[in-house]
Amino acid sequence: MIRIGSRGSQLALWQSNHIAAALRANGHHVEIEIIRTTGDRLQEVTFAEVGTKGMFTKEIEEALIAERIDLAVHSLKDLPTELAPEFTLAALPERADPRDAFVSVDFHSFFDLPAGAKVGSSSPRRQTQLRTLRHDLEYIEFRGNVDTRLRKLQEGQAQAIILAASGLDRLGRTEWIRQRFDPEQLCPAPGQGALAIECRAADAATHQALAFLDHPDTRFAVTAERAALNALGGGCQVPIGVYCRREGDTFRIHGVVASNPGSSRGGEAHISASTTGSQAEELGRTLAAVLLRNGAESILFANQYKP
Ligand SMILES: NCc1[nH]cc(CCC(=O)O)c1CC(=O)O
Repeated sequence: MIRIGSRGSQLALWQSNHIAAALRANGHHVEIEIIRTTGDRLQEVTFAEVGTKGMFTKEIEEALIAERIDLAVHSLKDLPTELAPEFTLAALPERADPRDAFVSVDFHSFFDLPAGAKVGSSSPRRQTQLRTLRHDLEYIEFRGNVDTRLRKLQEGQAQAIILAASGLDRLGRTEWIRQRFDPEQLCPAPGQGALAIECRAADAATHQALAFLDHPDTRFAVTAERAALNALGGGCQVPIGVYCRREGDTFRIHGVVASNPGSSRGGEAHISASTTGSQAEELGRTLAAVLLRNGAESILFANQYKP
């Protein structure tokens, strides 16, 4: 029996059920236990601007340590860059679409929006990068789970919203997507579109049961992205986009540190694809150094994010 601990949100349950199905297809018995986290509780009251790092993972990690559950499935981009040594990311399955999606009832693409249109997003990474492309739009806070945001869009609270394509695809809401942004235009969050399966570092049996789900190219790319974020001192409220992908024999990574109003510093780096994990971290750190050299430091300090 393998026990999965899951948050109760629609997306978390979809992700846990997805991994449960893969394990069952390999002959395992699997149960899912729903765990309420501090982050879930805070979101119900008022959205926590001042969320602590790991507020969506603390109770789940406590359940892992207490051996009430054996693994947890996370959206990688919501995980802190550093895990405590008791835990490990036993599998990083093949990444889904990493891009951000433009969602609108009336408009086909971001560049079709009329001046003054309201664009809903509560992500500084998305808001600041989009403002660089279109400073004539009004960017407004937009919160809630995917279906809440789609409802608010339909009610006319905004003319468009920006969400991760992977979340919409997973929840069967693909038909809402009008456009997927080129990562060169709107750089995704580190790890966006990837799932991460966390388990106890000492639990060899679960580790082995999960091994078939690990996807080496995905592991390389997201390890590089998270190393860059870590080197820039990032948490989820820092306006940093980083995206790494394989192109033939090369892994290419690019990133952006954006600021309001609409200035940003970008950079890129690459490395040969005949690689090991430590090279992925090196690639990420190289990108961070390029970004800092290109002027990202002043943006990070202006926002009081200390690299
Ligand atoms: N921060 C919320 C969150 N965490 C993971 C996803 C989508 C799925 C993913 O990135 O893997 C989302 C929604 C969104 O950003 O639109």
